[in-house]
Amino acid sequence: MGPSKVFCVLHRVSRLSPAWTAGFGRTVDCKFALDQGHGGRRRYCMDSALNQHMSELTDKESRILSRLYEGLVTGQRACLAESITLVETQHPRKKELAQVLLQRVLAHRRQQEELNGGKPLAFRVGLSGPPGAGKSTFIEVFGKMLTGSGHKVSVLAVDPSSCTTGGSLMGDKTRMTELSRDMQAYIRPSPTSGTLGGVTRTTNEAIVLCEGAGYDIVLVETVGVGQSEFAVADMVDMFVLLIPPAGGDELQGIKRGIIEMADLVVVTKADGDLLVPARRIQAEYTSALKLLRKKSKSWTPKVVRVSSRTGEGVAELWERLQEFQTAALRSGELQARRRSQQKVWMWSLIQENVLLHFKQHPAVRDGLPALEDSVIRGDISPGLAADMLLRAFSSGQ
Ligand SMILES: Nc1nc2c(ncn2[C@@H]2O[C@H](COP(=O)(O)OP(=O)(O)OP(=O)(O)O)[C@@H](O)[C@H]2O)c(=O)[nH]1
Repeated sequence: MGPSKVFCVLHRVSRLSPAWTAGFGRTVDCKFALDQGHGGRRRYCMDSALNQHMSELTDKESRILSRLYEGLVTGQRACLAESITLVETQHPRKKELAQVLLQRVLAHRRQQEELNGGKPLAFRVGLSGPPGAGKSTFIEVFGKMLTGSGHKVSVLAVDPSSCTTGGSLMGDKTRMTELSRDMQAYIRPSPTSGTLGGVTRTTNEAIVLCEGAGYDIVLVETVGVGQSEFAVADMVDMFVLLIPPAGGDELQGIKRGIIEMADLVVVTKADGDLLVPARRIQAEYTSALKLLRKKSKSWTPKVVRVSSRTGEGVAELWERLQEFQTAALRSGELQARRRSQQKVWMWSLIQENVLLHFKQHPAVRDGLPALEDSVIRGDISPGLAADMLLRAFSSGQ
């Protein structure tokens, strides 16, 4: 890229209002570095994509983004809700606008973190468990305890079942009636459309927006079963598995892999008649965890009991969470985890978009129905059909 292209990039950035370019100084520097000092080695910087999105902002779009950004960072819930809706959209132009907004919020967060001595501003906790484990009852009680002690709590959900059923299990805020009325809490149901990859991306982006809006504790709940637990474990600082004091059969559904991901196992409903089985399950899981390979140098996973009904164990559980956070920050593991999660997030975005491009490609769209039929009838192998479609896709690029 010659000097004229560099000029063009700078010119496009400079056409934006100062408010929108304020966070992007590094971007421009980066492009200069590419052209002037790296011996022709190709380095990808974020500016070209970002500039593409930003350069064509109309006045109206600029105004909308400014309103959302200002409202968001000053903690207006309506602006946070609107911003999350923007990142969830499937509309191509709005998707681009969402990226411009996110970039701005990320720049704001970076500044805030610098002021905070480089420490993350929020603690992200993933909560997973089989249906009926008591997750929402727990979040309600736990969330109220946190807001009562001055925290701002947001609750986000990952619910891949909503992708196929079109309905969100988290849609009914009645699951957490008290917390949803609390002005220090923000509960966001899972998006009701998209792939798991898409839901993962939007949840990741919603986390950034919640943090930008000043929520210092972000709880990410998995509502579905299956891959969603793994997706959530890839978004959070700490992954907590909630287990009901149930018999072996009910626990069969919990995959071994997910127990390995857990930083903390919580046995729920430890009250009344369920207290004895809760103690037994706690002992079983404590033994089981000892057999697993240690995944962190600074933390040994623990098993605790809580009752959301009596509140017993909830404050102790918060202490465990804080111990984890302190240990992970001190060792640098938390920061390292976040860095690697950024990469996972980028790849989930790539996967989502590549598949979308593939499906929308005219040659693929034209050939797909007939090829699918042929595969179903057994006339050609799935591998051959996939090869043909992929060839049609790449030759038509
Ligand atoms: N005894 C007792 N029952 C509880 C406790 N917490 C939840 N429950 C009951 O367990 C059932 C399931 O609780 P939920 O909080 O809806 O469980 P969930 O994991 O959110 O379930 P899904 O919505 O299916 O994902 C409800 O009937 C609750 O009343 C508790 O601490 N003690």
